[in-house]
Amino acid sequence: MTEKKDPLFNKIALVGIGLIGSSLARATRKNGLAKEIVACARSQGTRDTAMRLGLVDAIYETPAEAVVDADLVILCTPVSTYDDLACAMAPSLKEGAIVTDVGSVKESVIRDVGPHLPDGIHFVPGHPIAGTEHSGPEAGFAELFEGRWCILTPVPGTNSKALDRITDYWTAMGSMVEIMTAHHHDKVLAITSHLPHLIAYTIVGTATDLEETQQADVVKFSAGGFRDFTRIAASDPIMWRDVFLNNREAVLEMLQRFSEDLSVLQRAVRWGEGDVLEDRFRKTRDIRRGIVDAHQAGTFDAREPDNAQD
Ligand SMILES: NC(=O)c1ccc[n+]([C@@H]2O[C@H](COP(=O)([O-])OP(=O)(O)OC[C@H]3O[C@@H](n4cnc5c(N)ncnc54)[C@H](O)[C@@H]3O)[C@@H](O)[C@H]2O)c1
Ligand SMILES: O=C(O)C(=O)C[C@]1(C(=O)O)C=C[C@@H](O)C=C1
Repeated sequence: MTEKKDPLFNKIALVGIGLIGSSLARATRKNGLAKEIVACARSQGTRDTAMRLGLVDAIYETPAEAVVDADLVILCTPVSTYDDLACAMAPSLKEGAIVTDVGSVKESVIRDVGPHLPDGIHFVPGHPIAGTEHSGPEAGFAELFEGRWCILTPVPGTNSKALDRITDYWTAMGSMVEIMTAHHHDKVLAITSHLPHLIAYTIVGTATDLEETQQADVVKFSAGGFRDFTRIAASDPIMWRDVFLNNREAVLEMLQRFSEDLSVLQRAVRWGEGDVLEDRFRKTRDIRRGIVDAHQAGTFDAREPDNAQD
């Protein structure tokens, strides 16, 4: 008989129950990580959906109601909302509670949340590198975090026991945890996640601005590379608006470097410099192969359809 472990937390409160919040609810439940899971959502429709799907034990309209007696509070809304939400829930937090988040940027989150939290509350900023282009409580799934990285960005003075408990929480949901500074996180994610989304939003926009006759063919023949861009460009507009508003410096820096590299390729195309093009394409193919090898060695994501071909 397998030994049943005690849950890591008595009560987890999810502030926001969209894709990531509902995936956390499902993964927490599946892995038996909390005795009680509650959430808050502004609209009655979302609260009804969360209860109908059995995501939580109780759901409230406001964060202040949801966080009462919670020993773990997780912010799961777009990052521009964090300032107001942290302010609203702060007076209701239980002494000793841990507050964490899943926001896609980290320096602004530390700036916006930290100052609202009273003494005796432990803040551990976090970011699961896992998601999809879908939003809302119905889009989540319990396996979202399995085999994926979760980055934690503690600040000087972060309580080490709280950091360990959050590490245990993500590990129990199947994630691998890495710790880094918020500054480093924001630079790395600017190139690996934020810029790719900006490029996808741009290319899909450019294609749909073409004259009508060309537009029809764009839709008709969008089976290959363009289709992959349309998936990314379908990601939540509010979430991504907030990412770009809150990681401005790092995104602009990476965009500058990207534009310079693009100019090199533009020049190579214009002047027929085949060796420049071939050299670049060989290098990037090696990078892709390296990434796939690394994933196959440990963190390979079988859900990525194109991995099957590698
Ligand atoms: N989608 C991804 O791929 C992904 C991956 C990792 C991290 N994240 C981060 O997770 C967070 C949530 O993203 P998501 O994909 O779950 O988005 P989502 O749109 O699916 O869910 C967000 C939820 O927050 C609610 N909300 C918005 N403003 C609110 C407010 N002021 N008060 C209360 N609730 C509010 C929305 O109604 C929605 O239910 C974001 O900070 C995002 O940066 C997203
Ligand atoms: O797979 C996707 O659809 C994603 O865009 C997930 C993705 C990413 O860029 O990797 C998006 C935003 C996050 O903050 C983390 C993960």
